[in-house]
Amino acid sequence: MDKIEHIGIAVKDLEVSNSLFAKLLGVQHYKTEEVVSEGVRTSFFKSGPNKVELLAATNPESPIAKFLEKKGEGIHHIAFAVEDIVAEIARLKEEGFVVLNETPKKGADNKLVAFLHPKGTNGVLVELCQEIKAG
Ligand SMILES: CC[C@H](C(=O)O)C(=O)SCCNC(=O)CCNC(=O)[C@H](O)C(C)(C)COP(=O)(O)OP(=O)(O)OC[C@H]1O[C@@H](n2cnc3c(N)ncnc32)[C@H](O)[C@@H]1OP(=O)(O)O
Ligand SMILES: [Co+2]
Repeated sequence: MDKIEHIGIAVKDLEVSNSLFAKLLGVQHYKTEEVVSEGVRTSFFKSGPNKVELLAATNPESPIAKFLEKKGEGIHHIAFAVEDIVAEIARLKEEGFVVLNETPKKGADNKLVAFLHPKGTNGVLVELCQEIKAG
């Protein structure tokens, strides 16, 4: 696992939270992106070395919708950058972590992603992110 790639925050209204985080961080979001497969609309902020991902649900089945229902707005996951997501999934499985999708899937912001079940990580949803290299 390399650096923290982003912190994911579940929000009810992406536009409202975009302006709140723009005030907080002193920068505008640099992109919004829908990930249909995850039922989310995301927006990304970069402030210094930090990246924040705001996530709003696009349908009631979305993991974000369920999270908001249960816990309300707040930190949803921590994403770590990894060099080789396939190798990292194998290593983490070996270590006994529950990998929710053993085949990496396309995430937002040009990444391949996988998630670990929070029950096995002290209640923190962990995301692995590998940059999709051009070429
Ligand atoms: C990929 C695009 C983007 C990116 O960065 O590229 C994203 O980050 S998309 C983010 C949204 N997608 C996901 O979160 C996918 C992985 N998540 C899941 O598969 C589910 O949300 C899962 C398995 C974590 C929970 O789903 P489930 O249907 O089991 O929901 P429950 O409410 O029954 O939860 C079971 C249990 O887990 C606790 N829980 C749920 N979500 C979280 C969370 N984000 N952090 C910590 N804990 C969480 C929930 O409270 C339940 O615990 P319990 O003690 O039983 O109440
Ligand atoms: Co994420």
